[in-house]
Amino acid sequence: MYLGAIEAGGTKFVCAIGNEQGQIIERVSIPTTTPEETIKQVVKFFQNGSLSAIGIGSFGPIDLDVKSPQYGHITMTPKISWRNFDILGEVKKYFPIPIGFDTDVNAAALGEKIWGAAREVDSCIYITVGTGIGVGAFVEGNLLHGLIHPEMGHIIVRRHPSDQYEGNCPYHKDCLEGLAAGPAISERWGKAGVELKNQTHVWEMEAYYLAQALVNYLLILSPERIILGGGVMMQDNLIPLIRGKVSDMLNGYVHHSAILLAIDEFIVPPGLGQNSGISGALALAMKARDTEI
Ligand SMILES: Nc1ncnc2c1ncn2[C@@H]1O[C@H](COP(=O)(O)OP(=O)(O)OP(=O)(O)O)[C@@H](O)[C@H]1O
Ligand SMILES: [Zn+2]
Repeated sequence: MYLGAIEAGGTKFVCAIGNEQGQIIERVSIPTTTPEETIKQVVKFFQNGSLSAIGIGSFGPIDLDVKSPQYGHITMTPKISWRNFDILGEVKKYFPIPIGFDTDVNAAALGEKIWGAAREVDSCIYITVGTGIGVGAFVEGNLLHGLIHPEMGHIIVRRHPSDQYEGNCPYHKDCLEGLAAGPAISERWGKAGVELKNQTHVWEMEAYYLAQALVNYLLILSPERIILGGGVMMQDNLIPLIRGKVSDMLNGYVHHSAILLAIDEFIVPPGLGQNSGISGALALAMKARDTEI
């Protein structure tokens, strides 16, 4: 018996069949169109597999409250046709087996915890800096939920003294995502991040925002590892800049060797490369199978 994994994204759905060692045996990428059309393709991919469970790591916001009638729904997304769509219920209709359901970033955090960069520690956060900014957290043995689920991409940060860009978050303008996600970089500087490689000031400013976010997450959640993924993090000069700024901003306050002596092993790229999300969905499947949800 295999495990099924769905990384449900706003632009594509990645589906995979894998095993409990985290190995992916077969995968497909399906463009996100209407819910009906997209789920039809998902079902087609899985229908010949012999699966014991499926995991779904989804774009959000989503309802994760098992007591809620909307549990398993995508809720207030700007993607109108997906608004209030019962993604979990729809998949369950075709596959009446245990199905794990969580945010895409919580899935990624779980994948990194079990098979990736946070294997040897007990807690971690996974941050993706891409079209948006999302953060998943694995703390005290569980993925972090709550009132809804954390939305750590939208925290308020202190503005860089020379930043004139107003920010592009439709809700908050200059929250972290509005100032530091990929589209904010392109709008502020007039070019996509990939074309700005040698512009030191661009990455200094980017690191200034991301380091503040990391400091806040670190002070609130106290994770033992911080993992940074997503398209913008393809700039390989960014992680060293962020490490330096986190260390400067903390100024010795969090007195732990992980930060004082080994920050290179504390703030790290994903151990699973581009596969954190899909492997994480596999891990959600494994968890669902073991708890029979
Ligand atoms: N090498 C690079 N340097 C800087 N920015 C990059 C690079 N490659 C991609 N990006 C930026 O990353 C963003 C896309 O991120 P990603 O590939 O993680 O896609 P995504 O899945 O749409 O993001 P999200 O996780 O928010 O859904 C774009 O804004 C793009 O400009
Ligand atoms: Zn915002």
